[in-house]
Amino acid sequence: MKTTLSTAGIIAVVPAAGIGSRMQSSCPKQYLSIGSKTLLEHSIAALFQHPLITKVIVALHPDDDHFTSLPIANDPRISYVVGGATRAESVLAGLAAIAPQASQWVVVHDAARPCLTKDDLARLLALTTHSKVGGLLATPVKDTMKRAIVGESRVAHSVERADLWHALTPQLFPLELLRECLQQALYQGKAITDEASALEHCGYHPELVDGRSDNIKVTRPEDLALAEFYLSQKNQ
Ligand SMILES: Nc1ccn([C@@H]2O[C@H](COP(=O)(O)OP(=O)(O)OP(=O)(O)O)[C@@H](O)[C@H]2O)c(=O)n1
Ligand SMILES: C[C@](O)(CO)[C@H](O)COP(=O)(O)O
Repeated sequence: MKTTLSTAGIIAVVPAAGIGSRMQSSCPKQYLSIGSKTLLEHSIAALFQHPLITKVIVALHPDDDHFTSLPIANDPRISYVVGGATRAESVLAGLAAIAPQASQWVVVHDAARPCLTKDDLARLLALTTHSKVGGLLATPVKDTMKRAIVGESRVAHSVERADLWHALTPQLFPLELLRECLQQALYQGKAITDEASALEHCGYHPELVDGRSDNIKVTRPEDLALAEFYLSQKNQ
């Protein structure tokens, strides 16, 4: 049956149970601030830009002692669960908090991607009108890509960059399909770093939705100032 754009609302899961080791910061990177808000708050606010996103479930680290002191902890649209040892387990924990019929579709968005625009989100959500598999925001690779010799800092070979994309978030999938594919990938010990990989592991081909390259994931120290600049441009 053709899926129409849900009017019932779409639930988002925000995996925020990481420790941000590559950021080398004093606190988990999702709690670093740009202006008056943390990266987590910016990333959640970016989701609520679209009226179809009605609820956000945040997956927190078991030892998280930041979230409950944030204003968003009192937002009735936002709830939290305890995440897992991997991103995939954290996302599954978030999905476990969604009743099977509560939403046909689910969006997953990194807590450290604060620069998501409303237009990119809207184009991703438009997949619900025609796709049965869902998809992800992605941006075409712009640089020449190199594969290193394993364990060395020397080039093994260049990677053909035609048809090569950077996967971004949010990623949008049918709720039960994502749940099943994540469970299967985890059961089979498949190491996955995004939700689309779980569907690919199960033989599906998620749609690539061309997104802005300034929808960066704050990962390394130099990324924070860049995200601050992009947010300043977005809010102009
Ligand atoms: N067990 C985990 C690991 C990661 N994440 C979340 O997945 C998102 C993307 O992961 P990444 O950028 O790698 O964050 P960290 O794992 O915190 O960073 P690092 O790899 O540098 O430690 C982040 O919002 C992170 O909080 C999660 O919810 N649960
Ligand atoms: C989901 C993601 O942001 C897509 O590029 C990326 O895979 C997250 O990887 P991380 O190592 O968990 O940051």
